[in-house]
Amino acid sequence: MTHFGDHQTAIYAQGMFLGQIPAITTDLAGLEARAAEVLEPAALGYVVPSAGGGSTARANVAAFERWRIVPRMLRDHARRDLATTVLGTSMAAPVLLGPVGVQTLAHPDGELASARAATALGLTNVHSTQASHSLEEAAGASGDGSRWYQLYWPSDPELCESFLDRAHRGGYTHLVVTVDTTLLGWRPADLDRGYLPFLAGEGIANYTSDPVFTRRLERPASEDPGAAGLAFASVFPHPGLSWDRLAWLRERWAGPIVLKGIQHVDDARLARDHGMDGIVVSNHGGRQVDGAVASLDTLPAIAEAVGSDLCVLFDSGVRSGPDVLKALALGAEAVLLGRPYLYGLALGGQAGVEHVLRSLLAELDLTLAGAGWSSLADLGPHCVVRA
Ligand SMILES: Cc1cc2nc3c(=O)[nH]c(=O)nc-3n(C[C@H](O)[C@H](O)[C@H](O)COP(=O)(O)O)c2cc1C
Ligand SMILES: O=C(O)C(=O)c1ccccc1
Repeated sequence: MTHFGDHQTAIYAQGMFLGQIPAITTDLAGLEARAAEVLEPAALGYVVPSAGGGSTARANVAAFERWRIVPRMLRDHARRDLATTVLGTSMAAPVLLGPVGVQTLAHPDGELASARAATALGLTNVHSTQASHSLEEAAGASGDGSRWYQLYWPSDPELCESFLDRAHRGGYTHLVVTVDTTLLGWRPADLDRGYLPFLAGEGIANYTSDPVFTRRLERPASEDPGAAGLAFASVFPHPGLSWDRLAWLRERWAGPIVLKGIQHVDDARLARDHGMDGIVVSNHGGRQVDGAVASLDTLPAIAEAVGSDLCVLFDSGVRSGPDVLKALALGAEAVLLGRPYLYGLALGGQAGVEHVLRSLLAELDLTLAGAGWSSLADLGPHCVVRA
């Protein structure tokens, strides 16, 4: 497996310095601006904006500023290794490629490029229900890499069963059930442009490749993508979903189940009490409830309450190596990336995704070393202070 730590960081930084690696940019904070130069307006309008006026998306990033790392000195950190195991899956670093839909908006290779990049680096890709490539195609692209599947639980139970069967047959071992998007949030940028990719037939490959879904269509999706988009729009919303439905899912899926979108301590406890294996503390990158609390601000109390019973993962607002270190120090076992790797995809396909991930992991490694630590196991609340 790829090693991130002492050797890898130095080699990658040296390669960029010598111009052997075409550095798209090493300025991770500047990725969004660079991606904005290459993304089509329609794609840009879908990817970058958040719900409402973007207050939660900004708060997600600002929350990281309020925690500062307190470096320790003269502690041997010559041997470092970022490798970890999350719910039984080995990973070269505590960073997953989070579920992001409609990736062909960023690059024609879409989810295939992300799956390949994840496998090349020994990281785990979470394939979205809302993908532009089907879960079977993405499984092929993953090769011998690990595979997790993100479920948008459709209101049609037969379709849901079909998704689960296909994910299992496709070699996906873990289910990430996104619970914060039973309805799409209020997104003015999408509404003002009058454009939603799925209504144009994009980002619904998992549906149009599904026998249950296609049986309900009058004409093949290739002949009438608009009708397929409308059919999707009728099965996607699921506002009636509630905790008592999880028993059914628990019966139906033998592998680990992770609930994505938890923001309250009591919901974290409910996830545990309903037999879930993990949670992702997340507010969907601020794309759902504008005005919601910054994701990082909810992490310490949730990790404190359930961290010993459940695998606690984190996303929303992670933009750099130091951000990853702060989230781990505050109780996350690993983080999911959203927009940053999508910007890498827009800028350079698979190579762009790999570049963003390698840069972020090199920065994480140097931050770990500079703060005086050698291993992820050393991290905890003692490594940071609230400023
Ligand atoms: C363009 C886009 C599409 C997304 N699609 C999905 C999706 O299909 N399923 C899902 O669970 N989350 C989806 N998310 C949310 C991400 O998984 C993740 O929670 C979020 O991007 C994290 O915030 P960040 O982008 O600020 O890092 C999407 C996010 C973006 C930006
Ligand atoms: O855009 C999103 O954030 C997302 O998760 C989603 C939800 C439904 C359809 C497409 C994407």
